Amino acid sequence: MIVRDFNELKNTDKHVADAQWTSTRMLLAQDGMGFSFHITILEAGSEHTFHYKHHFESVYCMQGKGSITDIATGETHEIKPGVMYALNLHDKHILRAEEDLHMACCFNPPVTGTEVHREDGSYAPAEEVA
Ligand SMILES: CC(=O)NCC[C@H](N)C(=O)O
Repeated sequence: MIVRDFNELKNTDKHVADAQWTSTRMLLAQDGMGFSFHITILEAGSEHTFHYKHHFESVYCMQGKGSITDIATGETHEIKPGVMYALNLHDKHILRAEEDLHMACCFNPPVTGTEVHREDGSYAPAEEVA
């Protein structure tokens, strides 16, 4: 069994900070679960374009307020506590935080923790990262 405390991981290398978001990786590829599990906080007022071409991702909003736009359809959906979105089509999207957004995220395949967003908004496919 794996038991981890978000409040302890926040002070380790499992906690990463990027442009106006932070993420604490509760589970990574090396944990062998077949998915990774992240707590991501997106700063109020920030906007992010992501395109996880090589991963499926589902995201659950625990706290905050914002919106997500599906770039392919132009549709925008409200994000608030209780709302989940799943990028089942590897959907390119824009995420906007009106308030700090606290999100619980799962990636399949799992990320290793070394990925950085590439210019196209993606993370490298699993076979390209150690
Ligand atoms: C909200 C969202 O898409 N989070 C993705 C995870 C985060 N970028 C990370 O790398 O941990």
